[in-house]
Amino acid sequence: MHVVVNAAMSVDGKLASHRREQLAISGPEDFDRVDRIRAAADGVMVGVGTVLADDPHLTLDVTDRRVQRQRHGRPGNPARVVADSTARTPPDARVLDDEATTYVLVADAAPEDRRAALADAGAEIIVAGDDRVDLAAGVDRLADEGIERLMIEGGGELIFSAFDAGLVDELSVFVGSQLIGGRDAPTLADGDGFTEEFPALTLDDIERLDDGVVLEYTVEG
Ligand SMILES: NC(=O)c1ccc[n+]([C@@H]2O[C@H](COP(=O)([O-])OP(=O)(O)OC[C@H]3O[C@@H](n4cnc5c(N)ncnc54)[C@H](O)[C@@H]3O)[C@@H](O)[C@H]2O)c1
Ligand SMILES: Nc1nc(=O)c(N)c(NC[C@H](O)[C@H](O)[C@H](O)COP(=O)(O)O)[nH]1
Repeated sequence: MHVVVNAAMSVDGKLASHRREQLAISGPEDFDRVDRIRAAADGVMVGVGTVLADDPHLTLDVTDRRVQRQRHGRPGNPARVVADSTARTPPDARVLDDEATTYVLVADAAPEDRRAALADAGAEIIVAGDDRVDLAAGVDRLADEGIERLMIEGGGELIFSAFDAGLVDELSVFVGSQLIGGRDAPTLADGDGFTEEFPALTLDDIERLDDGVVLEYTVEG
């Protein structure tokens, strides 16, 4: 499984304000770049925090010829994946509409009734982990479903866990010309933070886009 993390952050590393409201850090050129990464992926993953904050759709305009070319003949949208230990995804969330297959990764501890409500809403439920989603196990199950290339779009808790589990192969980050501030605002990598061993990043490319810059890294482990 090849895992690509992409996010947009302010110059001070924030993914959103401390109110966690949807904030356009990217401009149109960067959103086009996000769509290209989605198009190259078999699956697009977010954490349930992002679903609750932004209600994202995580799809592409698959009627667009350019998008179809980027999909290299794979029909339809990439699958959507939500990491959601306790099955908090609202059954009417936009990620559960019928425009793509949606996997919800839950932990064993997720209440049965909420799992059932999500399955009724069309979600494919994957159980991985006891109290919290075990991302490595979840990603293995997604590979069994034919997902070979996974894009992780955030937020900061999920991105940290993906690095912590050693799952990330590539990181691309758009740095917008904004300063958001706030000690409680989500950042590119939240979680508990690393203390001794830090992921090794190699800077591969820098590109000026919109009113900001895209940084692309290979993750060496
Ligand atoms: N600028 C961007 O590119 C961008 C992208 C995505 C989200 N965001 C912003 O990020 C914020 C949401 O981020 P967040 O960090 O609160 O939530 P998140 O999206 O990272 O989701 C975290 C939640 O996912 C669940 N989860 C299940 N298994 C997990 C695991 N193994 N590791 C970590 N989490 C796991 C937990 O319930 C956890 O609370 C929102 O404000 C959103 O607007 C910004
Ligand atoms: N790349 C990016 N730039 C931003 O400025 C921003 N605010 C997000 N935020 C991530 C957002 O929460 C979602 O993950 C999708 O970007 C929305 O997806 P849809 O358009 O609904 O498919 N992502």
